[in-house]
Amino acid sequence: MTSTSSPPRTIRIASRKSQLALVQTYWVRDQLQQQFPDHTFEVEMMSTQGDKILDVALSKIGDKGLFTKELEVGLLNKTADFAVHSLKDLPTRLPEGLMLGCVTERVDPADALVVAQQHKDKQLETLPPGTVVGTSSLRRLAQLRYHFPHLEFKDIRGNLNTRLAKLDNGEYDAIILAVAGLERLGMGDRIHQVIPAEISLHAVGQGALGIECREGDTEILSILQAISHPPTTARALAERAFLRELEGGCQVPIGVNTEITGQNLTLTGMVASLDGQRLIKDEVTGPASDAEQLGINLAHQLKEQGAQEILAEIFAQIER
Ligand SMILES: NCc1[nH]cc(CCC(=O)O)c1CC(=O)O
Repeated sequence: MTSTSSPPRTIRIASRKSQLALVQTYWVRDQLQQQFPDHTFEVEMMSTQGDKILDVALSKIGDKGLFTKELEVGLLNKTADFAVHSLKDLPTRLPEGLMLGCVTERVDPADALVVAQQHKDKQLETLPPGTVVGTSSLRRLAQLRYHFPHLEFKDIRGNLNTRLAKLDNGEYDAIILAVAGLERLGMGDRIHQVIPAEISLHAVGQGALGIECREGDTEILSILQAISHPPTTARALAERAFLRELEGGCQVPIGVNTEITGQNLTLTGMVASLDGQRLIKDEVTGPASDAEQLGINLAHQLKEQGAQEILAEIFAQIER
């Protein structure tokens, strides 16, 4: 039992209303309630802009904290004390007055292939030419086009259930989703193949939860320490520094992989063109305690190798 010196109080947790968001938020609440039985943890559900426009192509909107803004307003006006996000949806630059309070232990950050019945005997590598693969992520699109130019890619929108329904009713032969989302929603049995990192590097922060709170709120920060996971935190800091330095958002074809070996962290990163014709990939290794510097270094390495041109082309195409 973690002891707390602060007197019992009610702590309010901001969450989006989606099924995945609530599963994640309730997990955080349950962990903290167990560790701090004298406090009361309440969940405040908030709608975000992103919830209302999920059917609009996100690639046209860019990364402006679409899924986080209303929760952040709630933190700043003290309607809530901290907010639970999929770390992947949390922009790398936070509004003034807010900070990343902690990062929880990551589940598998990989992407998953989910296939229609008639393709159950195949893997990504053996899907026939013209197979229609649904994905809304430019990162997944660019990497899969690079490796499998014979496949056909089609945009897909909506929450997890909507996407699975579109696969099941024949609109797609296969779709790509995050392993983490499927598993958290108890739909891990839909995963047909976990896509290896050699084919698709995952999104920055994928599979981890990021808890955002007010800067300098020492009481909340000390409570959040109870669910912080230091190895995931080091990986997340490296990944987020890499993305920040490239000035990419969640809608830019930037992928990463991180591994911790002893005291060292290895960060692999890639930037790809939307047509999947060019893909620049490299890695850095160094002390995990220098996580952010490693991310910055890798961003510079990729820029020197041509990532700058690819990103400039993409930024010119999408509204930012
Ligand atoms: N972009 C939406 C999103 N944000 C977080 C997850 C779940 C996986 C995670 O926590 O990284 C998903 C779904 C997906 O990418 O398939």
